[in-house]
Amino acid sequence: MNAGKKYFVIDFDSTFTKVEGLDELAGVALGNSPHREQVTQEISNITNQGMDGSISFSESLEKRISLLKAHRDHIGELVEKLKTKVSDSFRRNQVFFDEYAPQVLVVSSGFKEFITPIVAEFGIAADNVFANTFTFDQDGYIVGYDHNNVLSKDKGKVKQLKALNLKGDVYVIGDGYTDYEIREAGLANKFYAFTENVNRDSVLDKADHIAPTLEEFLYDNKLPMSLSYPKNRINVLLLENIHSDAKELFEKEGYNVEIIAGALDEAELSEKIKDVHILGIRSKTHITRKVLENANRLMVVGAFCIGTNQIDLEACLEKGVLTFNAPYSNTRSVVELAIAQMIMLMRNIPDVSMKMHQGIWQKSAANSNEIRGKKLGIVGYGNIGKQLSVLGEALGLDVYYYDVVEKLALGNATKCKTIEELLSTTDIISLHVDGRSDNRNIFGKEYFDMMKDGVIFMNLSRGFVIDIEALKVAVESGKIRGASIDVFPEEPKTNEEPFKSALKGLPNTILTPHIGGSTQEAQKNIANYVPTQVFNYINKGDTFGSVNFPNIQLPEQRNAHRLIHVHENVPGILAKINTILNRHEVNILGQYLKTNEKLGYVITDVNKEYDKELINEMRAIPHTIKFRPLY
Ligand SMILES: NC(=O)C1=CN([C@@H]2O[C@H](COP(=O)(O)OP(=O)(O)OC[C@H]3O[C@@H](n4cnc5c(N)ncnc54)[C@H](O)[C@@H]3O)[C@@H](O)[C@H]2O)C=CC1
Ligand SMILES: O=C(O)CCC(=O)C(=O)O
Repeated sequence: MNAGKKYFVIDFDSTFTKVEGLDELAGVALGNSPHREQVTQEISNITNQGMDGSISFSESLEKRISLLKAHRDHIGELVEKLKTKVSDSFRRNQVFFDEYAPQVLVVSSGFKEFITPIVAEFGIAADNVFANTFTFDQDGYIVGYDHNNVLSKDKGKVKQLKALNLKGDVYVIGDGYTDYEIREAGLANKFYAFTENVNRDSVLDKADHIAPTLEEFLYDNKLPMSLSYPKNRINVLLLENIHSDAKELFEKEGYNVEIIAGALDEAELSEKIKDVHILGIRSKTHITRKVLENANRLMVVGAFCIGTNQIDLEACLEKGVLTFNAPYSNTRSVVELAIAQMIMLMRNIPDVSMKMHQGIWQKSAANSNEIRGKKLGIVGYGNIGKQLSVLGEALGLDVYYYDVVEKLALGNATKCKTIEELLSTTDIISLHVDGRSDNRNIFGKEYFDMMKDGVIFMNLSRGFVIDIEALKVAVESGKIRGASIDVFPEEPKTNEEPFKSALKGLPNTILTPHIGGSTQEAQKNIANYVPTQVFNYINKGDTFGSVNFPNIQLPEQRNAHRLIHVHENVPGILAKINTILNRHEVNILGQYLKTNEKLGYVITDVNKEYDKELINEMRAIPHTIKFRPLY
């Protein structure tokens, strides 16, 4: 064999396939036997003892064969079963085997009878399979194995590699101690512990490199692979107590996930963001231009909430960082809290309850009213405002609304032409405007003065919308007879920080710690919604639902490569992309361009493997913000 050549020594059981062949054979052979579970468990335990080095390999093989009551006829069934259990990342990377199968050596302590037909599907010749062989009795039952085969002996893989005397670079990929032994014996350049199916601490400790999937190995060695980047290298940082479903989903996708319970300030986040590809936040983490300066790997910000005012969307755009939010997942929760609060305030419950805690019994109907028939004024008739309108009407409220844009009235709601009209007409006023910067301090003395005396006032939108001092004065004077405030201009970053506000101690005032959307239902919905959006973008280039990128929704292309180009919205970029593709004789199967004011987003599906030069040229197109080959 040639010097300078590369050889890829790959283990079979629990590496090439997700399972151990002998364990599976036991299952097939034992069929419906009442001892099936007990015997397969016993075999599996012995397999593990052999793999982690706690008993010798020959002892493990001997013991397992004696427990197996398998017949030659069972092997066909086993092979069919194993075909469905090839490791996912091996299945994904046929492109590697297409080019390198002659240099792949499957070296296994398993058995050729079931290994050869499985690896043949990947183009690996029988001559490249080094494994044991069974011996059968005259009735076709497996009674043992060929004791002359080096792979049936202790340090069998080492002996096999010595016998092969490979001249070139040797890379070993496997999950077991016996795979590491090849490297220990100096017969391989590197040992990659493969952990897609099993993790063995004794093996991980010894590895030169841990490969959670085959892509990690291929990427590390610059070999052909089906994805442009191994998923296990994608780092996700989730802040602010995001529901655990999100962590699970990201981990299931193969990403690395780090969780931090609270928010981070600018300095902390600027440091932390350096290695992060996907950042999940809620309302308290501010993604500023300064933070983004350090975010050189960042691809996506997922706002696990509705509001995105805490994110500098323009700076994200300039950096090619896509942002998603969860526009509907907590809507209902906010509306339910608003309804509960308006009833509580109409009945003076905050004061009454406080007195009860102090031992004061004050049964009275003074200043206590039903909400039925009262005029509810909704400022901001968006998703929350409209849902509140519907539920409010169902409770007998007479609904009025005001929005800065034209909104269709739901049910019998009355549209107010001006904010003044709404403020001077209604008995209960609830704010549901979005967090645009123009809304800062819009509710101050002037607006409070316009309200009816003894109005109920509620804010579950954004804290900076209100001038807090002016609100305090309005409550103290009795102009506002009850207030509920869920959002504040300054909110603690974590539950450990104290809450400071001029509103503390005001009469008939409910203060809640920004929990309008904090229900199990809403948080679970959000935690499932945002990762799905992220996966659609990372895996398909789909930007549907993004709050800053042009929205494109595309089907996944089979048998094609997808290239993603993000650029400043200047004329002529598409032509430049196509000139490069043309020069490289790459045929375009489909192309989609969408722009917004600032940014152009092009997805191109091509029919040919692209080379590094094409990638470099795409990246070098003037005004390019990001280019990434997807698959
Ligand atoms: N307290 C909490 O835990 C939660 C608070 N929110 C906040 O609630 C607010 C509303 O959410 P959605 O209804 O989902 O948003 P949305 O975007 O569907 O609706 C906002 C509406 O407000 C209107 N608007 C903006 N400025 C206005 C103004 N000055 N006067 C009148 N109308 C104005 C917009 O035209 C839009 O129709 C957002 O600020 C969001 O961040 C959302 C969820 C949970
Ligand atoms: O639950 C949160 O952290 C934020 C809720 C909120 O304000 C939003 O969804 O806009």
